[in-house]
Amino acid sequence: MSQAVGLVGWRGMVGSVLMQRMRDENDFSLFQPVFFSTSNAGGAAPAWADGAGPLQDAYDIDALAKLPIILTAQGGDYTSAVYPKLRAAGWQGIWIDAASTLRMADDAIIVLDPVNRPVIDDALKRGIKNYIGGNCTVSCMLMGLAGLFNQDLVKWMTSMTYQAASGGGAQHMRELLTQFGLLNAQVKPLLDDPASAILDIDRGVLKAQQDAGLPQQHFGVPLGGNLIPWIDKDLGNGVSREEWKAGAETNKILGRGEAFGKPETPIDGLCVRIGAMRCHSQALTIELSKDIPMDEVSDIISQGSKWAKVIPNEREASMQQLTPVAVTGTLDIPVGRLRKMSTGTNQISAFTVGDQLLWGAAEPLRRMLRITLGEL
Ligand SMILES: NC(=O)C1=CN([C@@H]2O[C@H](COP(=O)(O)OP(=O)(O)OC[C@H]3O[C@@H](n4cnc5c(N)ncnc54)[C@H](OP(=O)(O)O)[C@@H]3O)[C@@H](O)[C@H]2O)C=CC1
Ligand SMILES: N[C@@H](CC(=O)OP(=O)(O)O)C(=O)O
Repeated sequence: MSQAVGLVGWRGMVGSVLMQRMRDENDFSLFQPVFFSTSNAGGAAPAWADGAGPLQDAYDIDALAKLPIILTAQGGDYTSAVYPKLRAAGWQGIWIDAASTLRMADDAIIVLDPVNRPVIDDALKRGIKNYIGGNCTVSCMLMGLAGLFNQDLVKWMTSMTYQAASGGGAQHMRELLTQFGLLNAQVKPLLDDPASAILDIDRGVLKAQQDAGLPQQHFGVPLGGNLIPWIDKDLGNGVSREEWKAGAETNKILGRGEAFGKPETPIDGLCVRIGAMRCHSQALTIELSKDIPMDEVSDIISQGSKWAKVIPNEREASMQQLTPVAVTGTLDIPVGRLRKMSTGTNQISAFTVGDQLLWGAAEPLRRMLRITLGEL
């Protein structure tokens, strides 16, 4: 009989995308799923999971400890509450997790196998048991630029991000759309009248945005028609936690830094929330370690992974193919706006877009499960 795998967090936003990908790729033929719930133990497993037993209690350490592999997309609070107890109970299984809680732990690997398969394989050989999905912005960026990083061509990089509402969670996406709807409703009669003055419309929108009654409990301020230049916690040194992850996680994924005996690649930037739905975009400035012609840079990027797609640095191609709307729901990571910058011969620009629920969350976990099962 195939191995049993415990699935926690399967009905959340990340979990739903993960389940759909696993069904699309016929992954459920490879193992016996055991579904857990934090809120509905004893309830029915999802209707599409033929033969799965009732939902088990996701806080039941004994039930979890029976399984050789647990995959969770339940969230950081769940990981903090359950993971230490499970290990303290002597559980020796493989823990695959979407949450950031364990990412930087010495005994955890950040998984992004098209980029760091050797790091993962080495860890499996060494008996490492914790495999954690990376930050969405970092994973999407690396899936686009793997070619440059793996050939050691990035001397340093800045990443200025345009992050979608979904990064906050499902409620944030709903809040954004509610705000857009209310802003539109506020000025609809004026919008419907071609003779109305645009400055009256603008004033009406601003009034609605500044109205304390506009729903904003999740973002804290309006995001519709606005942006928020801070994501995640304030580290107290002028850096947001999301910005810190860019350097810390990228280097760990690539196996660089003190722990690996290799110099780190400096990476820094500003992270900004915008009103896109579920694709994170990033404008990158890259100092290459040597002067390379742009056609070679393009070849290296497109050969870096089968998902990286170089978009010609032209207006029409950029507008049609290098946007969240073009990329949502696909595994493609387009990389465009590639050109030499006027600031230095070795400096180039790039712009990349990725679905933060696919490569940014679900896909690396799905693939790690397959690797663990010896199927990738
Ligand atoms: N959001 C993102 O973009 C990313 C998130 N992650 C990580 O993934 C983890 C989960 O995030 P996310 O999927 O956004 O979290 P969700 O809030 O969508 O889901 C988490 C859990 O909430 C419970 N839940 C309660 N009400 C509902 C409902 N109406 N519909 C569905 N689920 C419900 C479910 O648990 P139960 O079934 O037990 O009740 C579910 O598993 C977090 O650790 C996050 O850091 C990682 C990368 C990106
Ligand atoms: N912080 C990301 C989403 C996320 O869940 O990141 P992490 O997995 O690193 O906590 C965003 O807001 O866009």
